[in-house]
Amino acid sequence: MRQLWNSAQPIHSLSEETLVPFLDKLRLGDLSMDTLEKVGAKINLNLEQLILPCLTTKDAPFHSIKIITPNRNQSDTIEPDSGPELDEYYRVEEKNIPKQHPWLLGYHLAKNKDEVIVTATAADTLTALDCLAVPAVCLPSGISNLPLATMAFLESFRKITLWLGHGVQGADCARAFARKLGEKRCRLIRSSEETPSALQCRMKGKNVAQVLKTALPMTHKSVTTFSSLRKDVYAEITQSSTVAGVRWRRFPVLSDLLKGHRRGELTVFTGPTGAGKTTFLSEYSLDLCMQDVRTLWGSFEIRNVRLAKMMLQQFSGLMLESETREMFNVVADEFEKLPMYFLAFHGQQDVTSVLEAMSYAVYVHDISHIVIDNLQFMMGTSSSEHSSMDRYYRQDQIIGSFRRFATDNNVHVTLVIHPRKEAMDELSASSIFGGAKASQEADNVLILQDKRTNDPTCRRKYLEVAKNRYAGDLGVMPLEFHKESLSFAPRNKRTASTKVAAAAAANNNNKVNQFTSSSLQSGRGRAQ
Ligand SMILES: Nc1ncnc2c1ncn2[C@@H]1O[C@H](COP(=O)(O)OP(=O)(O)OP(=O)(O)O)[C@@H](O)[C@H]1O
Repeated sequence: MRQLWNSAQPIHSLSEETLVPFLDKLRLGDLSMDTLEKVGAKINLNLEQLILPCLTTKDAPFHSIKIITPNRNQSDTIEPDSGPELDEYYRVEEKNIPKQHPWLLGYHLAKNKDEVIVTATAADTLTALDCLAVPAVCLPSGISNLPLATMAFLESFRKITLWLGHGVQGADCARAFARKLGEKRCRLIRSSEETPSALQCRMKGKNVAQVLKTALPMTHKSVTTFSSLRKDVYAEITQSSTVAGVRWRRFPVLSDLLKGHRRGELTVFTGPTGAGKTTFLSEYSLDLCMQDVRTLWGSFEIRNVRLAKMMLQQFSGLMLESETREMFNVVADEFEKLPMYFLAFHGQQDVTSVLEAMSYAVYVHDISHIVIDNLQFMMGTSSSEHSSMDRYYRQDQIIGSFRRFATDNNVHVTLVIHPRKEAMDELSASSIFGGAKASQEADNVLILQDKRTNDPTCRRKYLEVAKNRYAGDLGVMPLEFHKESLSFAPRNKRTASTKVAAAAAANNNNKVNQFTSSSLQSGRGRAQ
C-alpha cells in the first residue's frame, strides 16, 4: 500500500489537461480539484489509478486506501442500478487495500459534524462531497456488510442519510444497516430510477441537492402506508429478476421453480431420516454463500467440524482425504474467504438462546441466510408426560418465532423439520411433524424425497417444491448424488471456485485436471 501511495502524484502537481481526461475515464470528469484535494487524493497515471486514503484526521497516518481504476475485467463490474444507458459508468472498478478494513473514506471531513451521508462507493462519496454541503463517507465494504468497528465511527452523528444505490439489494441493506445504527437517526434515499446513487444522479443531470431532500425517515416498522410501499411495488414490477433473489448456480431447476433465494422468507425443509437433508442443505447454502449471501449455519445434530469438512469437499469437488496438505491449504484458504458463520451449539438447545445468537450474528455479521438443522433440537427431550398435543403446541410456537425472526430481520431462514414417523414412502407437506402451522407459515416447503424403486439396492432421490409462495410453481428437481464431492448437483454444475482451480494450477497439483473448463468459468460471482 505504501509503495503505491508513494509512487502516486498529488493532485496539485498535475495539470488540468492531464487530469480531466483521466477523470473522464473514471466518469468523474465533473469533480472539482478542490474536492480531490480535500479528500487527499493522489493519482498514478501509469497504472490509471485514483488513490484515496481513508483518513481519520487530516494529517494522521492512514491504514487503508481505496483505488478507482477503469475496469478491464468486465466480470468484476458493479451491477447497474438501472438503465442500460449507464453501463459505461460500470466499467470502473473500486478496490480496497487492505481488502477488509473498518475505515470510512471521507471521515476526516465529517468528524465532529452533526450529520453525514453514507454511500457505498468512493465515486458516490466524491460526488456527494462535490455537490453538497453535508459531508459524506464511503462504507469500507459497500453494501456487503457494516462492520462493528465502522459503526463506532458513525456513533457520534445525530442524523445519518443512507444513500447506497444498488437497486433493491441496496435498499434491503440500507434497512438492515439502519436497524444497526438506530432507525431514529437514519434517513433513506431509496434507490430507484429517479433516485439512483449520487454519481448516477449527477450523470443523469439531476440536481444532487434536490435528490438529497427526498430522503425519508426510516418508518416505524409496524406502521406503513402505500406511499412508502410505492417504490418497492414499482421495483417488484420493473426489477423482477433482482427482487426474485439470488439464483442457485448448481441447481438451475430449483432456481427456475423458486426464481431465487430471497431475504425475509421462511423455507421449511423435510425428508426421511438419513435421506441426505444435511448434505443437500450444505451444498444449497454453500452455492448461495459463494455468491456473497452471508450465511449462518445452526447444525445441532452434526458437529461443525464435520459440516465444514463436508462443505469443503462440496466447495472443491475433491475428496480431501486423498489430497495433499498443500491442496487442503489451497482449498481452505479460499473457503475461509466465504461469508460463512456457524452457531457453536450442539444437541438440545433452548430456542431463546438460539434466537439470541441469531440476532447477534445478524447484527454483527449482516447475515442474510440462516440454516437451522433441525427444529427438533429446540423441542426439549421427549418424555411421556408431554402429550403429542403439548409437543405440537410447542413446535408451533417455535415455528412462529422463526417466522417472526425472518420477517423482522429481513433474513431468509431455512428450517429443517423431520416428518411424522408414520409418514409413508412419499412425503407431502402434511407429512411434516406437528400441526399445519409449519406449512402455513412457510413461504417455501421443500421435500427431499427418497423413493424405493423396483431394484431394492437403488433408490430415487429428488427435491420436491411443495409450496412456493413467491412464484407459485410447484415441481421436482432430480438429484444425482456424487459420492466423492458429496454433491447433488448435475455433473456439469459441480463447480469449484475459480480461485481454488487457479491456485491448484499454480501449485502444479495434478488434481487440477479434475477441474473441468466449465468449472473454471464458474467461480464466485461477486468479489468479496
Ligand atoms: N443420495 C445419497 N446417496 C448415498 N448416500 C448419501 C446420499 N445423500 C447423503 N448420503 C450420505 O448419507 C449420510 C446421511 O446424510 P445426511 O446426514 O445428510 O442425512 P439427513 O437426512 O440429514 O439425516 P438425519 O435425518 O439423521 O438428519 C451421509 O453420510 C451422507 O454422505
